Parts: sequence; structure tokens; C-alpha cells
Amino acid sequence: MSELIDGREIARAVTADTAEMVAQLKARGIAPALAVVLVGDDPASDVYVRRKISECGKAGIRSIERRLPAECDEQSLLTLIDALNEDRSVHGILVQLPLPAGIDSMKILDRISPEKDVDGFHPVNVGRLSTGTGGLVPCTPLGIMLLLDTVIDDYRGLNVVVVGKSNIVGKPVAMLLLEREATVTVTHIETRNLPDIARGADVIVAAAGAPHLVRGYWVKPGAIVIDVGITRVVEHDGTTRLVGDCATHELGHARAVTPVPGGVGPMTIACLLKNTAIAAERQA
Ligand SMILES: Nc1nc(=O)c2c([nH]1)NC[C@@H]1CN(c3ccc(C(=O)N[C@@H](CCC(=O)O)C(=O)O)cc3)C=[N+]21
Repeated sequence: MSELIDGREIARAVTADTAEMVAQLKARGIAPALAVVLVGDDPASDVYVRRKISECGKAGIRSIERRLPAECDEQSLLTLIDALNEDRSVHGILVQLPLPAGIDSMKILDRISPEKDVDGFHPVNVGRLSTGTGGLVPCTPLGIMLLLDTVIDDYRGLNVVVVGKSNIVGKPVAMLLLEREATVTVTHIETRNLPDIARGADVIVAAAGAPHLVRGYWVKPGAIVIDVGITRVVEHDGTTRLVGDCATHELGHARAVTPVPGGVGPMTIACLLKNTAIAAERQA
């Protein structure tokens, strides 16, 4: 059977390291703080924001929640971001996505000071990532690398197939893997012969948001599979369940796989806290 990579356990270890870094910053009179901005009342976003805020406490990071009504205009959100950019006691700013229709996300992300952009979504950080020059790295891709680091020590020449080309996962994780000298193939929903391409992979990163897309016959024996999908499905009895992008029950021949839930998700939040501590350190 394939090894299950325990994202919850690895996330706890990352958060313990962050707590130590935070304690050292506090000893120097710096109290790391994260501002989380939520626009509207989408229940799923609400759950994630709550989880982010409660995890901050575990690392000793102060969190500030700012809510705006769904029908707020773009300008009020920009004004709030300006105030958080100016506030020297705030080190990280996260604007929860997706934003309501009618608000231009790119314009909003552009406004966050790159030094406080703990999501790593600002164009300056995207550029730094693509040149490997030390900006803030997006949380999910960073978390994926930390998971892979527990089973891979040398990425050089490994064939990695990334499924999905999003700005949040597919593109940035490809950049991080290239930096480690893996051979990276980025595929997406229009890719021809996707199962054939996947079968050549030593590592598959499934981030298409398509439940159970990656089937057993896509995966070479001994490959490592990272499942980034989190699709919420409603059961007949009204309860909800999270489904990943991989048919994990068909992957017994893989070397290691990540579960959903309990894989990449907890790492995303652990890396958000880590980025907040890094941002605070750099602003000191
Ligand atoms: N500006 C911004 N930054 C984000 O990082 C961001 C965002 N917007 N919008 C939404 C997505 C989604 N996201 C997740 C974080 C944690 C889990 C997570 O902890 N998942 C758990 C359980 C989830 C559950 O049970 O609902 C798991 O997979 O085990 C999932 C998804 C961050 N996002």
C-alpha cells in the first residue's frame, strides 16, 4: 500500500517552528500580526477565515479580522487596504478570495503592499518567484513543497506533472519545482492525452479542482501524488464531504499520496502563519 503523507502532522511541526520564530521576534519587541479581510458572507469563506484566525493563536500571532458587506464598493475595500498598509503594527494582509462579482480582484491584490502580501499574490511577488529572488511565496505551493520534502531529497531531473494552471497553485508550484531543477510539465483541462502524460510522472500535483480526475491508470507504480483538490459535495442526507482531485482508492501502487482532508489544506494555513512571521521579520 502507498504511504499516506500526514499533512496535519507536518503542519503542526511547521507551526511549532513558526511559534519559535514568533517568540524570538517578541523578545525583540515585535509582535507579528495578520489582518484577514473578508468581503460578504459566503459560508465556506467564513469557515476558512475562522480556521486561519484560530491557527494564528497557536503560533502566538495576533490576528485582526475586518469584514465588509457583500455589496460594498471597490473603493471602500481599497481604503481599508491602504489603512492596513500604513499600520506599522500589521505585518501581513490577506484578502479572502473569491471576492464578490463587481470587485476587480487584480486591482485589490495590486494594492496590498508586497512586503505584507502573505498570500504571495501581488505582481511583485509573482515576479520574484519566477526569477527565484526571495519574495513571499504563495501558501499552498509552499505547503506542497514542504510535504514533498518529507519524501524527496533530490528533485533534479524528476518528471513532475502539474495538473491545473491556476495563479494560486499550478503556476507558482511549477516555479518552485523548476527552482529545484525538476522537469516540470504543466497541464490543464485542454491538454491532449493527459493520462499518457501523467503516466510518465515521478510526481503528480493534482490541482485542477476536478473531483477524482486522476485515476489509478494515470499513475506509474512508485509515483508520488499530491492531491490539492477540495470540492465540497453534499450527500443525500444533507451532510457535506470533501472530495479531492484523485481517486485515492485506486492509488495503492503509488509510493506516497496525500489525503483529502488532512493533506495540503492544513499546510496552506501553516504556511500562512510562517509567511506572517517572515514578513514581520523582514519589516523589523
Ligand atoms: N486570499 C486567499 N488565500 C487563501 O489561501 C485562500 C483563499 N483566499 N480562498 C480560499 C482558499 C482555500 N484555502 C484553504 C485553506 C485551508 C484548507 C483546509 O484547512 N482544509 C482542511 C479541511 C477543510 C474542511 O474540513 O473544510 C483539509 O484539507 O484537511 C482548505 C482550503 C485557502 N484559500
